[in-house]
Amino acid sequence: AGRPIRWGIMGSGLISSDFVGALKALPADEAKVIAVGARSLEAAQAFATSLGVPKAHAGYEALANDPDVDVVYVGTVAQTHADCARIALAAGKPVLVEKPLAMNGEEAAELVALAKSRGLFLLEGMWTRFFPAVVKARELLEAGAIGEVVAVSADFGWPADPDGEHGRTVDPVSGGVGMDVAMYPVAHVLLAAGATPPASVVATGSTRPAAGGGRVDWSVAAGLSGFGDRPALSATVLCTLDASTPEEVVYTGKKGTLRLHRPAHTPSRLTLSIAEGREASTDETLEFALPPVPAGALPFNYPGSQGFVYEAAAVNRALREGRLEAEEWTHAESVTTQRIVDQLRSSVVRAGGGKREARGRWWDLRTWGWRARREGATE
Ligand SMILES: NC(=O)C1=CN([C@@H]2O[C@H](COP(=O)(O)OP(=O)(O)OC[C@H]3O[C@@H](n4cnc5c(N)ncnc54)[C@H](OP(=O)(O)O)[C@@H]3O)[C@@H](O)[C@H]2O)C=CC1
Ligand SMILES: O=C1OC[C@@H](O)[C@H](O)[C@H]1O
Repeated sequence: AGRPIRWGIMGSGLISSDFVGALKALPADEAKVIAVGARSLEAAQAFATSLGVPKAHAGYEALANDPDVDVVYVGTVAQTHADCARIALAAGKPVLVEKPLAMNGEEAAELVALAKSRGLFLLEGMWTRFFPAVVKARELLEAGAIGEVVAVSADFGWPADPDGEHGRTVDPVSGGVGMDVAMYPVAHVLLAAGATPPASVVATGSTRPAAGGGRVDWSVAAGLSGFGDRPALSATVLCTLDASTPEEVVYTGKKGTLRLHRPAHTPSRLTLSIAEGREASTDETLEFALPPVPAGALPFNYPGSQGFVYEAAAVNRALREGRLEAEEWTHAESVTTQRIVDQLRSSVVRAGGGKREARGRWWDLRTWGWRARREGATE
């Protein structure tokens, strides 16, 4: 290992605290959080003090340009992700960016191109892909354990509190279920489908008021098909910020099923079922316990955050090996996922999020566009 890889943290919010806590599980000669940068020095100092981070910087540029920082973690709100990543790349630093990578697929593709042109590592924080249960699921799918995969169903919902600490979910620019969690089930789908974008994405859902006007997508149900060289594959995705969903992923193949159990975004259990006719199967459940919460971590803000250690260790490995992307979650998968999320968001918000469809009068449909612009809402 040599000397530890020194992490710099951009943003002092909830997820940055969880990420720093999880990193404490890595050996001291492997990784160290050396600095934090926040919009205000006071916020950076408070974060540094509470989590034992040696340095605090005022501003994200100062953090990125700290010569002691080897790699930057971006834990800010989504509308700032691409800018923060560009700041890190401009300073010559590899960067791990919380999901979503950018505000849309086009911006994600530009960021990937920028990192490549600078010869710097870039990863979107799709941490689920680094969990041992998902690594095993990939291995089983690739080995043909369930035969040709013909269907995937995946969901993710949690009861966000937009009036409390989850205000970011009703941000008029970056809020909504698409920007918060839809990338997880889509990533589960791509594990079987590959990174070629599907020819067909059909989505519907509901919206709710955004902070300060307009609406954001709040639930989405979608069907995806036409995946490149996998014409037999269809997928369904269901997400909401209104309630906890079963949060399971089921891969159905011609020989059986593979189930990632709840909570599928931080999974520790999967079941392989080999069909025996239509009514029976032979089942085997595999367990991959999450690591313990490290000493010195603050109480986690989001469940399962100790699992960030898998992603962080993978970044360290990639940096030591001089790779520019992680094989567990490639640039192409990030971009395709974000393009699909773009389609989900625009289908739900442009369609009026179910309210208009529920009224269903033809003149509502014809006047929808100008009424929405005038009122900034669908009601
Ligand atoms: N992987 C996962 O499981 C999870 C990932 N996330 C992702 O992490 C990101 C942050 O979420 P979370 O930590 O809950 O959010 P918070 O609201 O707690 O923190 C976000 C941070 O963003 C920074 N920021 C920069 N610009 C702005 C701005 N204009 N308005 C508000 N904040 C700003 C602030 O940092 P400062 O002022 O300190 O510089 C703030 O502390 C999101 O993109 C989300 O998708 C969130 C939860 C779980
Ligand atoms: O990435 C995430 O995963 C867990 C959720 O609770 C959180 O809102 C989301 O951002």
